[in-house]
Amino acid sequence: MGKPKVLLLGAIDHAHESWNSLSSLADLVAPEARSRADFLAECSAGKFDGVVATYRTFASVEITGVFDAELVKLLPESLKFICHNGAGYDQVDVHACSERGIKVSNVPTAVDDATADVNMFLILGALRGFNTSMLALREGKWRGHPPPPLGHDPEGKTLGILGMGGIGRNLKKKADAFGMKVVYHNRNKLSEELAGGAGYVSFETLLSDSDVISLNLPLNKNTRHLISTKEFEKMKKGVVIVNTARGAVMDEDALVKALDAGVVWSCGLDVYEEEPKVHPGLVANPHVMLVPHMGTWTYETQLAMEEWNIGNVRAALEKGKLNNVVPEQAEV
Ligand SMILES: O=CC(=O)O
Repeated sequence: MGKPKVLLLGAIDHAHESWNSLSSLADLVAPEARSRADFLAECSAGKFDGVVATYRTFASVEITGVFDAELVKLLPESLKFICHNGAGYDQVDVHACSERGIKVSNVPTAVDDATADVNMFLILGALRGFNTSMLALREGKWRGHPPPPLGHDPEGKTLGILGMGGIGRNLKKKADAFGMKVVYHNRNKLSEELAGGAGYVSFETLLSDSDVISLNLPLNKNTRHLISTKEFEKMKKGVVIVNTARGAVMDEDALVKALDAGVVWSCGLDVYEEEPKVHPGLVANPHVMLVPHMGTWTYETQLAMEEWNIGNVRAALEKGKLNNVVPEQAEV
């Protein structure tokens, strides 16, 4: 019997040595396809037969499209493991994978620090309203004419973290240093130790009591548009909203309306509903902080993420199991 194969979807940018070391265990293959249609055709033609694990990147969606039921059905019989290089795995239909007996892993933990840093940067930038004057300076207008409204201090403000996973908990620690009072809502209340002093509140209370709301929850069918018109109506007038999770957990149209109505004072976004498209109402609003999905965009974090994901491919080859599986499959 020949060596098993590993399919690389996307690129290894940093952890070359670790990746190359897998070649003693498996043949490392890649698609020729540059489009979803061609990728599906390669799958159907049996090009990837013998592949047991795939390493996929977030950006590889530009070639294969999402790993939905249609695509998962065409993956080779031999494929048992999908290792996704990212914390958020909404590009992969985990249910379709489970039905075919395919285990899916993501990259938790390694992303936490860098993403929470961007989260804090967006909170500070949105509270202080820095964007307008940063734009004005580059246009030779110093702070702008008239100057922007005074910003707000984080000290003493209530930060409501929606989704208290690794990133939410990391953010909590950072927000402590800025004197914010942190509350959170999560599907499950955390132990005192994990909550680190953050108070557990209901979803409704988080909406109504927070000065700053941070979205740190995964995108799935239960969380799509979790924040929309009805939720904005429950928030404090002048609230600041920050999102480093996934754009579609918030209804962007409703956000733009809430900004225009002054219900939301400002927002800080790293993620958008239809990346790389950004809602024109956001682009046109100089007051908001917009970053093009750069939560994990540091050398250290990108390297750590690749190493983690390669570790999962290695575990699949050596032990026939992944080091971590996504929560939906934890009991499967
Ligand atoms: O968006 C980044 C990630 O999911 O890791």
